[in-house]
Amino acid sequence: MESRQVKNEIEAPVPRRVVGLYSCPDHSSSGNFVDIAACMPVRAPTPVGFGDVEPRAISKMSENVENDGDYFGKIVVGDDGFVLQDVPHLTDYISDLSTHTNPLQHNKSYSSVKQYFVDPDDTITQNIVVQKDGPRGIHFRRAGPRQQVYFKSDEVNACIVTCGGLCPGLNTVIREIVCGLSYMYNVNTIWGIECGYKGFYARNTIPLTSKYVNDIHKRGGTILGTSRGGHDTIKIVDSIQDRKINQVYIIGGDGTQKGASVIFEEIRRRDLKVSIFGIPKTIDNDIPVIDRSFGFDTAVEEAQRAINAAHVEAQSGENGIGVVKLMGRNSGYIAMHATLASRDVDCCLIPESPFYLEGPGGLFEYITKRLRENGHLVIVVAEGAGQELMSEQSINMTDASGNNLLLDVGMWLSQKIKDHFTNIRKMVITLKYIDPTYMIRAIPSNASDNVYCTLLAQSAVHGAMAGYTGCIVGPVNGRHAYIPFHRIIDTQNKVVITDRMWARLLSSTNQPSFLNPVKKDVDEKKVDTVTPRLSNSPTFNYYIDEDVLEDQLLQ
Ligand SMILES: Nc1ncnc2c1ncn2[C@@H]1O[C@H](COP(=O)(O)OP(=O)(O)O)[C@@H](O)[C@H]1O
Ligand SMILES: O=P(O)(O)OC[C@H]1O[C@](O)(COP(=O)(O)O)[C@@H](O)[C@@H]1O
Ligand SMILES: [Mg+2]
Repeated sequence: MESRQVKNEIEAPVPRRVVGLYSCPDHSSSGNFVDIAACMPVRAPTPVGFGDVEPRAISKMSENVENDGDYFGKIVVGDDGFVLQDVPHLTDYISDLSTHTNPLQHNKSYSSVKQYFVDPDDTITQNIVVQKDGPRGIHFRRAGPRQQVYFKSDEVNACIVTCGGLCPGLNTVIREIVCGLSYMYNVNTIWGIECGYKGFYARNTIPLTSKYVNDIHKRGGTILGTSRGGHDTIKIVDSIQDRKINQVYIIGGDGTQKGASVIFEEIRRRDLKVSIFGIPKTIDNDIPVIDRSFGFDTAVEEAQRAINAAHVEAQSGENGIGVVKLMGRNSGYIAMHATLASRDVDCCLIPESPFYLEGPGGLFEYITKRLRENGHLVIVVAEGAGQELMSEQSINMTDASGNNLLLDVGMWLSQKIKDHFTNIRKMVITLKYIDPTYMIRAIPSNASDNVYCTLLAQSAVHGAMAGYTGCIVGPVNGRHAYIPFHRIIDTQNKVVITDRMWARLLSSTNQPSFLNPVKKDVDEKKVDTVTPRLSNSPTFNYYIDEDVLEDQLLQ
């Protein structure tokens, strides 16, 4: 297939406004670039053509925004408040790259699809609700196959790595990247990096073929292994360079994508023709911008089994109370959705909504009311909830990636409820505590997540083949988009307790909002009476300080 170069085919028109934090009032034009500030170096020229495709407004308007060598993305401003937060492209820093006709054109499964290739002008809007006279707002580049690709099939030397905690669907994403590269782009050189980021420099690689990955989506976990910590940018990029890898698919959560972002920076600094693509993974659904993360749906579904069990136990016991802990370090999405789905839950506690135990409007008052009305109740608690109540001195312990280790709120809460009702109120209660967290995380993805994982993997493969880099892929309002790293690593997606969804939950459970504590329930001097074990530390024992507990009971 004849290749053609797309070097500066079309001069960008006049420089336009640049929006965002990095704008400079005194920007000057430099070829196809707008030099945002005098201090910001301008690198190689940006080609604005798209092979045989007629270049359109978006490609003409792309502007690189840099500061002291750090890459902040390409921002394009159009009419009526249109803003495109574009993603990097290999041609941003490498000139003279050849393009090739996308092999999908000759693929018997795909060639019959009308308008199979994504129009280079297509963007996905971030805000789907707009007002008649409002600005068009932020957009992202639409994901999908391009007519021209920047890699020949036999030139591709791809690798896949999985990092961070487990999540249902990891194996499906691995499978579909391998099959996507192989079936759609005839790529046969794909490597698995073992054991997360450290595997780049501390482990051997595994050759991945469509045959090898054929059944892996039926298994939980990740066939590649995963780890926390061990991110060493220089060693990782040295390994990529030494192994002549030119497409890197990085499956992981917020920490992983921060790591991917610095890998991309280093790749770019070395002017390597290597496409870095992130596939967002988080069971907690804490990655912003995208609609939801893979595995979340599976987790919510699996959580129903634990909630059902808790409900059965609670219904059958005298003053039965079921407590279920679900994952959610900083974001209570699994707990919120599992509660809404179940309808058997009487109270859902999440990190975003601080709660208190004693006094009017507190949890104990609500439990008393529900036991009186209904004879039983179910509480769902996200693992990150109530951390501030449990210990007056912060534990200041982190995992190898730097994530704060959490105290076990489920154990603590169960003990507090038992203490209050059995010892203080002298009531008979039957409390069962269920912690299904790792069981939920370990299962394979459900049908809907499997389809979603397939789309994510294929969108990443199309993007890398088309030369895009330095970004993640994910659905934004139902359509898959390429989103620059910086948009997803600076913030976390959290439940907004002033939104309608949380109000729906409050209305379905009828639980207190805990917004106006009349009396602070936890006496600061006594918060340590029950010291819960660290969730992630098997050696830390749960104990009750008998003397302090006795003092408390005598009051
Ligand atoms: N700020 C960071 N910069 C570079 N690498 C990071 C950063 N945060 C985490 N990582 C690396 O990303 C990997 C996974 O991070 P972690 O927080 O454990 O999981 P997740 O990606 O699921 O959030 C680890 O190998 C860790 O070293
Ligand atoms: O015990 P581990 O492996 O550190 O994982 C615990 C954490 O992993 C998660 O499931 C997901 O976290 P990440 O997405 O950051 O990996 C959290 O909900 C939980 O706190
Ligand atoms: Mg994380």
